Amino acid sequence: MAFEISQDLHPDLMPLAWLVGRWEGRGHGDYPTIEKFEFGQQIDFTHNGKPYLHYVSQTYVVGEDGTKERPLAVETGFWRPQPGNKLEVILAHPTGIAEIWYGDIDGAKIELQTDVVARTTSAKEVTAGHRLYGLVNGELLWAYDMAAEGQSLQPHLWATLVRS
Ligand code: HEM
Repeated sequence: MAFEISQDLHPDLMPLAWLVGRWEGRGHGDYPTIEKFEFGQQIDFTHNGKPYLHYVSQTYVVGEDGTKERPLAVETGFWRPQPGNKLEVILAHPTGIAEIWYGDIDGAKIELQTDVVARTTSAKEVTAGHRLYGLVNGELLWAYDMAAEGQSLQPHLWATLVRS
């Protein structure tokens, strides 16, 4: 899913340069309305010389021998750094949800919150989200809190990935 025409990194992307590339790892999930679960995850951040990153996250069930057994959630979108280390993100989910996020880039730490969560009529009732991303000892740690199905904002996912 990478851009095919390789270009230099746009200067506006320098604050996000540490994210570019492929990351793979494992995560955990929880929510009051569901059973706890584990997942594998692959994240790709690619660029085409324009001032945004294309982001794709693919998750899957990991078998006991480490194989990718079946897909779980997928999401994709664009990360758009703005002056003053601000960040705009737009994300789309195949579950009928689209979001606009705003946040801050603080070195190797990014904090985002939803401004708008739009849903198709068949989508689950997701109303807000909060995300943290951080580079810690070369590992990409991220966590997602959500408000959904009448529950307050609280953890749904957390994961640790390494460059692959
Ligand atoms: C790493 C990505 C994700 C994984 C692996 C994941 C996994 C899961 C699993 C296994 C469930 C329980 C079974 C099910 O209902 O399908 C679930 C439920 C749910 N997830 Fe996620 N999820 C992910 C991302 C998201 C995101 C980004 C959102 C919101 C935009 C979201 C919203 C929900 C909702 C609303 C439920 C249902 C809660 C309920 O029915 O009460 N998930 N997720």
